Amino acid sequence: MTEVQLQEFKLEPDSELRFEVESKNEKVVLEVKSGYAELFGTELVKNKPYEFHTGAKVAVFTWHGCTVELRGRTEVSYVAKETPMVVYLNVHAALEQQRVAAEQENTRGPVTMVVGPGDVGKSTLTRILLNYAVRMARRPIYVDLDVGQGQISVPGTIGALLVERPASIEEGFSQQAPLVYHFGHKSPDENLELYNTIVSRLAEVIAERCEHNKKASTSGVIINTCGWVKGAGYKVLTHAAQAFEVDVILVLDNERLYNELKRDMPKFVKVVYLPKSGGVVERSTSQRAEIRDSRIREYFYGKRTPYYPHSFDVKFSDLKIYKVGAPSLPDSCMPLGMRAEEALTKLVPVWASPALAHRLLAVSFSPAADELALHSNLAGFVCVTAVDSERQTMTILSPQPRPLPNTILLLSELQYMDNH
Ligand SMILES: Nc1ncnc2c1ncn2[C@@H]1O[C@H](COP(=O)(O)OP(=O)(O)OP(=O)(O)O)[C@@H](O)[C@H]1O
Repeated sequence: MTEVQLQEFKLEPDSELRFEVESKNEKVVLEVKSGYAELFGTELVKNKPYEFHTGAKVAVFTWHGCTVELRGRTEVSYVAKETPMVVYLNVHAALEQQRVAAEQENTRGPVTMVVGPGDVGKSTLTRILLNYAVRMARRPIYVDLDVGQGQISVPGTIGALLVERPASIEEGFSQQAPLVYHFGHKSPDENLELYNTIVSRLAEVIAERCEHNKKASTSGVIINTCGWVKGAGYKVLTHAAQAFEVDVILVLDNERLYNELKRDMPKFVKVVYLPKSGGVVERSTSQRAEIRDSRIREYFYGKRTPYYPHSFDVKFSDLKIYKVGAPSLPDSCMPLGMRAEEALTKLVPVWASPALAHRLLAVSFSPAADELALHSNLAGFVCVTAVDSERQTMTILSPQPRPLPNTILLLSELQYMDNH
């Protein structure tokens, strides 16, 4: 099944080629030989080779028909005629109408949130809609609230980017000057209070920035969310919808969620049900862990374009490390006037110890070690690669040379083994 080395596919209009690269250390090269095709909304250049590596799950879609060549071993490769792309294009057209109206009336463009359970293609639809918008010369804002994947920075963060060009086929959206906030866990349920606090903060900062950037403001915002949609997860979604004052909610493949949102959202919010693509691939817990790990590796070492991180020693005494969230106590045990939930957004000092080995530390821009640190955009991340208790130092991997831009660091639960 996996022996095919060179495959050619003729795609009819409105169909897509789906393939997956599974074998270890495998590389598959894709080339469009004739016609026009796109990959999750980014146009492919004819006769240009694009490389895909182990773990890639890809769809090459064509509106007008094309011929495509694949070189290398693909576990799965087939052409699908049934795709929801026309429906997604219609969504884009409706958002575009709202952007035109916003331009004419000098108001804000559509704020759209994509929701649905795990593995329904939320990130993919977000990418398609952003790409279509930017191909129409818009400058939309991409917001990622999915702390499990952390596509804008590393897992355990939420963030936003101004999208100025379509996503690169191999490297995704350009990550220049993102807004990033620290959460430190893989799922919002680890600290709901903190999650809601940083979501509100991100929404506030974006609203402020839009006041000074008319182009971004009329282009609107597209928000990707976590796949946690039941119970407290649903409350997290409705809180985000409120914080961002969303106009449109796109619900992928879940009628219950669609009906709940229709019932609970104010009337001016358009809740739209969309089918998921049959091509979206389910991922196991271990595959998700691998994706998180490779996302962190890419943060330090780059994807196609290599980065060269720095490794250096720092003295424990030169750093102030904190974790967010004191253990929650019943209200009756809290200091006077403080709610139990407030403890969840308090900074607690962490002593440097060998337990920090392999942990990620967020480098804050905050001047003070108080709640401001939670409300500040992050400078970036470093990873502790070794701890020397005798010398009272630790070795860190950092995207930038020393010195660190700030000595206030926030501890993340995420780990990374640097065996580069
Ligand atoms: N039409 C398609 N054909 C083939 N693969 C696809 C297609 N659409 C999406 N995929 C792949 O399926 C996987 C899951 O898609 P995606 O990440 O968009 O889902 P999600 O709902 O955002 O997942 P999560 O629950 O992690 O948030 C990705 O690897 C993506 O590349």
